[in-house]
Amino acid sequence: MDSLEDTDTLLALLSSLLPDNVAPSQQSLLDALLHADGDVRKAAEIMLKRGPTGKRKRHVSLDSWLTPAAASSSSKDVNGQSSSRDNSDPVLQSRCGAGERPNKKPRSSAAGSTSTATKKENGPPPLSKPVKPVKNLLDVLRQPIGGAAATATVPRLPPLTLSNPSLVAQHTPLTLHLAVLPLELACQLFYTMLHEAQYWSRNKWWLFDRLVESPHRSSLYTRHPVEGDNEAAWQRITRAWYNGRQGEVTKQFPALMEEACKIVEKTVNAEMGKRKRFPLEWGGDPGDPDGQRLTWRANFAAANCYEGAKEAVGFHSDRLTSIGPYPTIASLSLGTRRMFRLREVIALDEVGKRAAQTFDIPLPHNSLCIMHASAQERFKHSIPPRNTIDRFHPPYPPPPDLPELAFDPGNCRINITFRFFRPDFHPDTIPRCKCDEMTTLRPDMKGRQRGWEGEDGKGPPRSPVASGGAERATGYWWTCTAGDQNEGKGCGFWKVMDVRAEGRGPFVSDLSLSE
Ligand SMILES: O=C(O)CCC(=O)C(=O)O
Ligand SMILES: [Fe+2]
Repeated sequence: MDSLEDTDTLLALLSSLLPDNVAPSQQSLLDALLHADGDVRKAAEIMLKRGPTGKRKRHVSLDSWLTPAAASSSSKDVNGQSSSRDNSDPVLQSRCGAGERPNKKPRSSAAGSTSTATKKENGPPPLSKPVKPVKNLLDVLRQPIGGAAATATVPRLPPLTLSNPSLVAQHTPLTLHLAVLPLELACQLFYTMLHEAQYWSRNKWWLFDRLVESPHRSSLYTRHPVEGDNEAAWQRITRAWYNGRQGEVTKQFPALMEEACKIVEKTVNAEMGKRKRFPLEWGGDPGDPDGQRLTWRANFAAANCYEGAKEAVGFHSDRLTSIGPYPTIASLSLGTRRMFRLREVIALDEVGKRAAQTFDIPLPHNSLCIMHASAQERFKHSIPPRNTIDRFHPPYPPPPDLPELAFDPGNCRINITFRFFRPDFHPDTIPRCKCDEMTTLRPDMKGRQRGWEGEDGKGPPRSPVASGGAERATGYWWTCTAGDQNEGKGCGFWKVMDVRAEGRGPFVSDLSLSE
């Protein structure tokens, strides 16, 4: 799954670092983050000094709180970890001086680089020595209710349930397509993927000194047989997909998934034909290995399995590293109906002026939810845990040749997100960080790059094309996520994506220029 990011995550991280008897308000957490220039560790120190009421109290160091007694004698470990603790929020990083922003302050500490370099020579460390036991992500992140906007003066908006396709289309850049596959294909594909799901894994990555694991299983599939150079590229994409974990094998689409994919492509292309396109969308020929001329094609898919009501995925926007800006992602739901929750991200210049809207979209068996261009830039999405779910009654029995299923079909949801890996975002073209790992592409959802330009006119140069051409121009960052597999230790690298300097495209804007 994609990692979480942004202010909400920083708030959640900060609160997860505090002892249980410190239960401050969102406002004081935010204050501490601001005082600490976005450095979560420093903010935690501030909170520990202040106490929950904001009064000064006896100094307690964060290390002494975080470090188990056995590890505290190893100053190298402790320093290495604490100094390289990394924000996934590039702006807050920029305030800490990381990255390539003009007039940057020196990074508060360069420690960790030696140990990181040593580790890289031998590949990433095994996921075997967490300082604290592996935790379910949702237990670690006490998600702030209502997000950062809740701290502003505008009243919170209650979630809006969008229970039919026309409501979804009216309120969001998504479309919902019900009963999209022939009934029997949908059911047989559900059984097939449920069978496969027993071999899928829970994604694991480091949040500070904790190894967390995704509260659901997932796996990556590529569409066509891959050979030669392409295979190396897919291996790198696969590794990035699994948060840098090595040894994961990309699987090929099973035959029924291929059959479903052709129908999904037709649905997506018909829908895209009706929509306004964004300048930064892929404007090239997606290739036609099956002899069909399409605007959008799926060449890989991520599959997820949620067993029971509690399995979930937290708020995130999908990583853009291989799929580029303004992607179209087609998400097929099979089995138990679950709620898909979408939350708007409010740009900084609108914070305090309007509240973020949350939408709940029920996704029944055999529905296709297309996240169209701009959905990843403007919204985060999640499958929240529930107290109960409706049991699913498959309309057909499992095929007789399928081995006995490891999961109860009445209790599970399978999700397949079909995606297009853009050739201009080939792994060879992805900037590498100081850890010598592929960086991750993230949208500037809060419009911070706009702020830079507005503030002093000295922000990073952005061509009109880099803005995406929308009213709310979006910029993008390449950020280091090597810490995900390296005990939380990244190098803090980030830089603004410059599509022209990096030679990316063709974009939809190039098509209109040539017309
Ligand atoms: O299960 C779903 O519908 C969402 C999955 C998802 O967000 C993802 O794979 O990135
Ligand atoms: Fe997602």
